[in-house]
Amino acid sequence: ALLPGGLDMLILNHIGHSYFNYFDGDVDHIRKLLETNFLSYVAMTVTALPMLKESEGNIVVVSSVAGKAPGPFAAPYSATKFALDGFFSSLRHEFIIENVNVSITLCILGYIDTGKLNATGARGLRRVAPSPKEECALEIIRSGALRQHELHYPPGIVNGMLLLRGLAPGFLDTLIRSNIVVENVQRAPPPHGTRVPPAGSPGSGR
Ligand SMILES: NC(=O)C1=CN([C@@H]2O[C@H](COP(=O)(O)OP(=O)(O)OC[C@H]3O[C@@H](n4cnc5c(N)ncnc54)[C@H](OP(=O)(O)O)[C@@H]3O)[C@@H](O)[C@H]2O)C=CC1
Ligand SMILES: CC(C)CCC[C@@H](C)[C@H]1CC[C@H]2[C@@H]3C(=O)C=C4C[C@@H](O)CC[C@]4(C)[C@H]3CC[C@]12C
Repeated sequence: ALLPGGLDMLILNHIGHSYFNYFDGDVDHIRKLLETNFLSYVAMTVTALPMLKESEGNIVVVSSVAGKAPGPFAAPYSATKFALDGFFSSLRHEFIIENVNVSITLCILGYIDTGKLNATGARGLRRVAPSPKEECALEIIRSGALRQHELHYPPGIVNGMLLLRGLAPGFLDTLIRSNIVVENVQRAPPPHGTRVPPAGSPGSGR
């Protein structure tokens, strides 16, 4: 049944927790992350579509540069973000072919100042200035309302990366790796609930 007030915009933004480290071989983590980061987006789109057709509304999918040009230590996350591009960019074609007037906006975000990256243990990132979350949120809503196919935010860094990826992909990969301090990434993170060795102890990677 349709909601009485209707629905104008569906913003798909949530993500499950992942790690910033070498892929640890945990296939079940990938399966669960795909469920949270990808399949739930598809399910919510299917459920909301009748209402969005009614309002000629907008679908906004929040992704990352890791969903266009992956860096190391984010294999599970990157896989879920690439899946979003494949699915929603294909679906957009179908909407245009069938004259379904529901827009799809894929947001390619760089590093945003949410304080989450440190919490995830991404100490390996060299100082890349984070962009403000308030401006980011406004750009996400605006790009959806303007029915743009993609949002690149911050524009300078993201457009630069995507342009370089087209012209010289090998050079972009080198540039991405040079922005990561491999020494600060500890191999084999302990399982959940296990204590992390204190900073300064052998192998703690400081
Ligand atoms: N921060 C950044 O630098 C970047 C972020 N992005 C993208 O921006 C978006 C937002 O990221 P950010 O705010 O940093 O992420 P956070 O990890 O801070 O927030 C994720 C949110 O998703 C919610 N969530 C997790 N699991 C579920 C679930 N199963 N059902 C419903 N809600 C759930 C969490 O709720 P709760 O806390 O209650 O669990 C939390 O509010 C993501 O799509 C991310 O990929 C892209 C590039 C860079
Ligand atoms: C070269 C630089 C200019 C830009 C490189 C930036 C790269 C390395 C940045 C940009 C987006 C970042 C990822 C992100 O979006 C969110 C998460 C989710 C979290 O659960 C685990 C960490 C992870 C994967 C971040 C890892 C680092 C990423 C790939």
